[in-house]
Amino acid sequence: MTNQNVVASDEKSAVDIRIRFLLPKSLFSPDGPKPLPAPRLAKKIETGGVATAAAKTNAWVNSMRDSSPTRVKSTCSLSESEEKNSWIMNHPSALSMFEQIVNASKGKQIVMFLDYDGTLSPIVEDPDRAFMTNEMREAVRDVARYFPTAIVTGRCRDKVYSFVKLAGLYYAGSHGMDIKGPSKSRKYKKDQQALLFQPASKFLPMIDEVCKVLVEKTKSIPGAKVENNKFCVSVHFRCVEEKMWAALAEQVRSALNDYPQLRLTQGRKVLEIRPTIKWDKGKALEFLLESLGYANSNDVLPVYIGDDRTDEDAFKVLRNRGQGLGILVSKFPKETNASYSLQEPAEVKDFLRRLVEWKRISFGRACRV
Ligand SMILES: O=P(O)(O)OC[C@H]1O[C@H](O[C@H]2O[C@H](CO)[C@@H](O)[C@H](O)[C@H]2O)[C@H](O)[C@@H](O)[C@@H]1O
Repeated sequence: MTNQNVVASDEKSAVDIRIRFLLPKSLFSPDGPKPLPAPRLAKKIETGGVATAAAKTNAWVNSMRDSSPTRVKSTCSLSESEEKNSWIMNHPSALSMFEQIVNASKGKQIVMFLDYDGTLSPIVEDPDRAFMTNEMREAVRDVARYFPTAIVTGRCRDKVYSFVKLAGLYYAGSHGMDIKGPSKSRKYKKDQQALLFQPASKFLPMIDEVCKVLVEKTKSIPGAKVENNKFCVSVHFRCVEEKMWAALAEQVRSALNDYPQLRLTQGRKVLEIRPTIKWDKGKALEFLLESLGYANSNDVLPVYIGDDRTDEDAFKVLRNRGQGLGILVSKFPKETNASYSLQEPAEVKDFLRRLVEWKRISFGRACRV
């Protein structure tokens, strides 16, 4: 994987102008936030091709090292703080741009899409203990009272529900391959039936099988953890010593050799195995908008908040639609298709609370008129 400068050189003059006005490029569009040109994103790990097994494993290990970088490595002469400032100019804080964001939503229905790990809950060593705080739960519950809200996660849907514990939301588990609508979703659409969509259902036995194979193959690697996410599998290496990463990658690679219908992607210190179908968090976002009746509508403002590589698929969809806001949760500059940023889950909670407060005030005003 190659790391790029956070601000491409051909964008520098535009950046200077935005510095003068202290406004993000995304707000220069009359329709509100508009996509930035797509940055050069990290290459996906290829599982096919003619590379030798060793070369493939090596490539995987390099990609594992680059995963979840603390910052984009610089190839230009800017200092770290200058780079960070430039990045913030291009991806300003959604909190400091709050007024502009809600102005862009005037006359539109906000639909909220929230990733779970690293967005609603902090990243922790044990994936089974990634709990969200009660304050965050209240913020999400309140947001869902005003806006259709979906949790979009790589996790198994039941597992994420056991963390979020809120009815009345849409849940898209397994990177969007397992979508369920609220059982009483009449709130937003009168005749709406409960929604269930599982585009990868035929892969269920295969995923179960490969999961067992992976548990067996990785059990000699201390710290490795295999998580069955129903339509995909996570192999965690957060607690694996770096000197063992090659051995882990080799085990996963050899397991995948027998499953050409599965592919590998990567998240934060995790290798993810999923079906080769063209479905991801971006497709899930489009599907949910369509289910809510906003397929070709200009009256909607989808807001997607996420922290991970897999959330980039959703940010990209918003960019391509020229509609909505992608908000990346990160303390560090990263290549992203998102337009805005928040530093950590605590800021996500503040943003959700402000949205609720703004909605309550504007709703109160509307009632008084
Ligand atoms: O789409 P998400 O909701 O962000 O889920 C992506 C993966 O999140 C979890 O793993 C990550 O969080 C763990 C807990 O903080 C952390 O230990 C791990 O290193 C991270 O990769 C989850 O366990 C995975 O199954 C999800 O695919």
